[in-house]
Amino acid sequence: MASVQPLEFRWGIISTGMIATAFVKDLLVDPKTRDVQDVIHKVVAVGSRSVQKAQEFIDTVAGGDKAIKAYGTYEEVYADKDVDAIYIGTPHTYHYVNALDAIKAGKNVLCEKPVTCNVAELRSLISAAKEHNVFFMEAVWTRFQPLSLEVKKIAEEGTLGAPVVLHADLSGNFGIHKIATTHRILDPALGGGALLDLGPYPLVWAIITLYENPLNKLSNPTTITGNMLKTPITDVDSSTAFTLTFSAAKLAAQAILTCSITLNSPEPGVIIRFEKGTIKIRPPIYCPKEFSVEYYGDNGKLVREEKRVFEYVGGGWHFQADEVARCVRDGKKESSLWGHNKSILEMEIFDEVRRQGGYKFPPGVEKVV
Ligand SMILES: NC(=O)C1=CN([C@@H]2O[C@H](COP(=O)(O)OP(=O)(O)OC[C@H]3O[C@@H](n4cnc5c(N)ncnc54)[C@H](OP(=O)(O)O)[C@@H]3O)[C@@H](O)[C@H]2O)C=CC1
Ligand SMILES: O=C1OC[C@@H](O)[C@H](O)[C@H]1O
Repeated sequence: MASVQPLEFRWGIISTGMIATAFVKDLLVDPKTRDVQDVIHKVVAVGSRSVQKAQEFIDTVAGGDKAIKAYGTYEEVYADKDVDAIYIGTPHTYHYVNALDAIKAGKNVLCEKPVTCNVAELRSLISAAKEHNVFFMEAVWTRFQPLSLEVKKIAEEGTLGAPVVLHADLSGNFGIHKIATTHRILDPALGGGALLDLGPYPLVWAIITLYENPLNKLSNPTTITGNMLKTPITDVDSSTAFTLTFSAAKLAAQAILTCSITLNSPEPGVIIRFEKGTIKIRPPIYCPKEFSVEYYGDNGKLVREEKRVFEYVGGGWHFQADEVARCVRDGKKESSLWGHNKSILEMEIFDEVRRQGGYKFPPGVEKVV
């Protein structure tokens, strides 16, 4: 049988920071190591606010490939005819403007989480993507990892019964008393604080296992509560706790979600309690490698426990890149795994938690309100 040539998918990278580095390193991992035969990724352009930084990034992160173009503005990457999709790795409060510029230039876009500052900005981006007929996705990488796909399968196959309560936490100690107040995790102008940076991860587990559960019929939570503990340093949230309640008439389940920039993550990071068992996922919950499933008998006692371990080459960001390449190849404008509806739900929840927690961006940060 003749082998089919893989699609060579060409990326333009916006920014040269921490996550752009991790993403590009993963793009360069041989897809065959994760059993992907139909796509390969190529970096063709890197845009930075400084052309020297773009070139240094190409030399040190992207393997020094002389064919990769270094640009000193983001706009030049959007305009590059050789680019199939733009990856945006700038701080949260720049996502809207960067993504809008890319979309207006007719480019497909993968944009880091949280996709925007608020749901109004997101709706505006989705309208623009529809108008310009381009693919648009938030980079919720956890949703595409093999462990997440397996947890979802087990959660829905029936043996465990319905999910009832989910606890999830992502925390990371950023040493907030030692870093500059201009660091993106502290600066309100960059969307600093725990909720916007870490909140997407406890939330993604609630979305995968509760919102997506067939019993829920893709209904939004009926109640959202949120509480924020603010740091006096810059008044952003150092810890946030939020809950979601899903309709008693459908799924009848709750999520209790927390995140903090002053602590390390707890063990396990996610606990999903079903009628007849429990799934426990070990941290880090953004790319977990291990989970266990406890099955209970009729008396509620443990009868069996299974552990699963996942391994792959790379950091785990490449799975979302494969999804983007395949969607664009197939003419899709959004992913069926992390589509626009899920980003909208996320931003609606964050807007509500910020409202209840009294978190406001400085004037002018939100471009659409
Ligand atoms: N998916 C994941 O696992 C992760 C996602 N993220 C997300 O990625 C985004 C960036 O985070 P991270 O990479 O840690 O941030 P960094 O500060 O390391 O990098 C951000 C980059 O954005 C560019 N930039 C543009 N405008 C500004 C500005 N005003 N201030 C600072 N940088 C600016 C810079 O690149 P240049 O100078 O080249 O233009 C900079 O290097 C965040 O939204 C975060 O939520 C972060 C970490 C992990
Ligand atoms: O997305 C992320 O995941 C890992 C965290 O350390 C980081 O701050 C965050 O942006």
